[in-house]
Amino acid sequence: MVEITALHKKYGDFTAVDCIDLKVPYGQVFGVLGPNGAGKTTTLRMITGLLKPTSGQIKIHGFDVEKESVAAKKVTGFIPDRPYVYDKLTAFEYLKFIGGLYQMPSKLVASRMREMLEMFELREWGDNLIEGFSHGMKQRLVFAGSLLPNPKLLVVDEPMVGLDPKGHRLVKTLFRTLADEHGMTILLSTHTLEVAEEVCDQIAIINHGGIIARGSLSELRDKSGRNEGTLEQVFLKLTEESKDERAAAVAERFGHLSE
Ligand SMILES: Nc1ncnc2c1ncn2[C@@H]1O[C@H](COP(=O)(O)OP(=O)(O)OP(=O)(O)O)[C@@H](O)[C@H]1O
Repeated sequence: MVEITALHKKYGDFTAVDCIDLKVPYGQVFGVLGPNGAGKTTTLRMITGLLKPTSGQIKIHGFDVEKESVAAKKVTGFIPDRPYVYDKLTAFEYLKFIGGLYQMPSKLVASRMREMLEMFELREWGDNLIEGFSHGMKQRLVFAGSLLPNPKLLVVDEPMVGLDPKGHRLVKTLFRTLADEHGMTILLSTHTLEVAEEVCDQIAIINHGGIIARGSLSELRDKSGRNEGTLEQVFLKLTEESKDERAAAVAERFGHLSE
């Protein structure tokens, strides 16, 4: 469903994403983990077509994200790490706007938006201006908007930011249901390792722009040399660096600092 080949992204001289190859099948929840600045958001933004790769290819549902960008975007939903919504619209207006962007028939938009508001417990808020919503409500509205067109791929950058414990539970159950019952592929980046541990079928750990390990939690445990332990322990083991490696990474990013 998602096929990434030799993906690179440079910002000036700095390489943020360094030759990522990845295949994710239909119906899988795939987690992308990594320390701050590892290149997760950059990778996800290239997959959604919001950022142009320096080189490499991304295909979604068979569509080339660069050459067939509209077709690829039509089957993709995106939830960014911060909920950008138009404060002066009501929730209904916002969802109608999203339906328009995806060129959905208006009857379908009308039924789907009620379904989505119900699902995200915003049913009574449809006619209210978004400016009166809390951060968590805005985040739930963004979820509703991204699922409105029933995408084949859902890309989620930090899904849990701003959600309360009930929201966490809702989202975790939702991801599994969408993948298991609707065959949707979900690609999520998160620092909440408990979420990755609970919902992801496969996990890739990114560091300095490249994938350093990939597999199920038990496969990652094997790679890290830990037979047991939480994902947090496995993650810390796989991403730990020597002092020299850290210094080299800082020098690569910021240049050599004078003594
Ligand atoms: N527009 C930009 N211009 C220059 N450098 C950038 C830009 N966007 C990101 N970077 C750099 O690219 C690297 C990867 O950033 P990215 O946001 O992809 O990391 P991340 O893994 O999502 O990090 P975090 O977990 O902190 O959100 C970082 O070193 C960052 O400073």
